Amino acid sequence: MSETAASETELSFEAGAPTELFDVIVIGAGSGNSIPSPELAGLKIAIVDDGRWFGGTCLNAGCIPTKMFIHPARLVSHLRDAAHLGVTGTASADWAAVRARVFGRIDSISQAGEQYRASGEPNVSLVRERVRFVDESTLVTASGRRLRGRALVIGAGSRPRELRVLPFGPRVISSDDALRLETLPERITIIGGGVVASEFASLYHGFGAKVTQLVRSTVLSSLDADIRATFVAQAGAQWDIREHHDVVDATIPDDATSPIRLVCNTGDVLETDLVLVASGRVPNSDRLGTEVAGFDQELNGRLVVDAHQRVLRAGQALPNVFAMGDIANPHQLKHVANHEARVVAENLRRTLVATSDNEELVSNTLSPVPLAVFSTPEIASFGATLTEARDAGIDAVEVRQDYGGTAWGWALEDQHHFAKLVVDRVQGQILGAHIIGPDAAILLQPLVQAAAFNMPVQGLARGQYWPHPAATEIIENLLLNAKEECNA
Ligand SMILES: Cc1cc2nc3c(=O)[nH]c(=O)nc-3n(C[C@H](O)[C@H](O)[C@H](O)COP(=O)(O)OP(=O)(O)OC[C@H]3O[C@@H](n4cnc5c(N)ncnc54)[C@H](O)[C@@H]3O)c2cc1C
Ligand SMILES: NC(=O)c1ccc[n+]([C@@H]2O[C@H](COP(=O)([O-])OP(=O)(O)OC[C@H]3O[C@@H](n4cnc5c(N)ncnc54)[C@H](O)[C@@H]3O)[C@@H](O)[C@H]2O)c1
Repeated sequence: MSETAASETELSFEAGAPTELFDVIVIGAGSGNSIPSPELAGLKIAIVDDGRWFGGTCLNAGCIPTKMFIHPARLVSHLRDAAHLGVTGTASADWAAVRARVFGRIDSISQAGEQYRASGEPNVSLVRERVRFVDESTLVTASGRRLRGRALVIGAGSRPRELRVLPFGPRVISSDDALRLETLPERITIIGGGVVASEFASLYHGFGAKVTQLVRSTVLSSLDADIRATFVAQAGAQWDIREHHDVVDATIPDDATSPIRLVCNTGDVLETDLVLVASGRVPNSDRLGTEVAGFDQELNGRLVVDAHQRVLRAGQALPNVFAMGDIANPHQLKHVANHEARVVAENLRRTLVATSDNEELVSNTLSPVPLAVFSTPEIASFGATLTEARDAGIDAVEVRQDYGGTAWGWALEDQHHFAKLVVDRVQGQILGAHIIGPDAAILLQPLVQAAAFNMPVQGLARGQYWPHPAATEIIENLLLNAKEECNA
């Protein structure tokens, strides 16, 4: 499968600007930044990124900094709510101090990463510009450079969706700016009921802001109904959640001392100091002009790829064009983007470096995809709900274990949180798992593992030790409950 490498000095002159040739052009330095690997060291690689920060969303405005803020926010919230444990006292989180600590760390990692990419490896060039497609293998940068790759990797991610009634500006922000605020306003209104909205509502509440969450439909609408109901009850006791509220009109004075006025479809009128719009993320295929290259895409702009992460055109996989991450996956999650980057890097090696023709491309076969919502309460989930499994014609059963029914739950004095498992009654296979409560993301992992390795529930609980009285006994009991149902 190996092809001839691009020469270091080769330039192909066409009408207009000379075309710079590369073996691989990677668009997007988020997950794309991990594509250059020792196995690809013989290839001439360009990494192209026009981002405000180097390193993509997760590092600079997503997964990592949000959790670095959520941890102190939770410490405060837990202490506020600890009277039932006999713990009283006050605590507060200092926004400016946390912000300085978080970005003192993040920004220096981002800057060091950029410097390394710009000058750290002889085979890698960094192009800090926006690019657009000219054809399936050629890109033009904002300043007019033409770049051609023998192979292309599209990892251009997604961006926050803007609402017509609430265009972004100094007082209507997206998650890109939500952690970089100089000071936290007294009142914040968050638009959306998804993961970003729910995590930021919890975060700002922990820091002491008065939060209102306006949700057009229902909060976390793709999740299990019991999980959602518990979340709304628990979160609603902390901040103001209004489901079925759509903003139909907004007055946003330039003067920050005058309140923003939001009018909802319900007739509710709200005054607030700042609005965070968290209404989903749009794949960046339009910024790249991928339609010029004729790539297949969904109506929402998501590129269509095959199991080897190759982009399709008219239903056929293009041999040397790969896509990964938010631009190509309905699961806009970093662990998914990271795995796809590993698949792409290996397939680039097999396509451009391997000397044997026997090396088939690797496929992306990982499942299920877990999701964790790091709000308070925390949620973690994968796979089908009971309704979805039964709708798919499976003889499915659901079991539940309350935190409060275990020794760890006694330590927490827990009365609200639980784990649910959806199982194929005949085979014992795990079809879905849904947890709400402290450390839900950690508790989910043994179930992800069992499902990923096709381990039936029979034997899982009693075939191993579970440290007593750790929170994992919630999962041990859940599996015992499932085994009972499967034996019935
Ligand atoms: C607030 C928030 C919290 C999140 N928390 C989590 C979490 O806890 N766990 C989790 O799994 N996921 C989380 N995510 C999702 C996760 O951040 C994304 O799934 C992941 O970062 C996507 O990676 P990517 O490589 O596809 O894109 P990105 O990291 O966004 O990288 C794409 C890059 O391409 C560049 N680019 C785009 N268009 C062009 C162009 N035309 N020319 C040049 N460059 C271009 C962009 O500037 C950007 O740097 C969160 C997201 C947000 C917004
Ligand atoms: N912990 C995590 O893993 C984590 C954290 C944050 C974000 N993410 C990822 O980032 C992605 C984006 O998150 P998100 O919360 O922005 O999107 P989302 O798709 O989860 O939620 C979007 C929300 O906006 C609402 N909405 C859509 N259009 C609207 C409109 N016109 N007016 C009002 N509301 C509208 C939807 O009803 C929904 O509640 C998610 O897919 C998620 O996977 C993951």
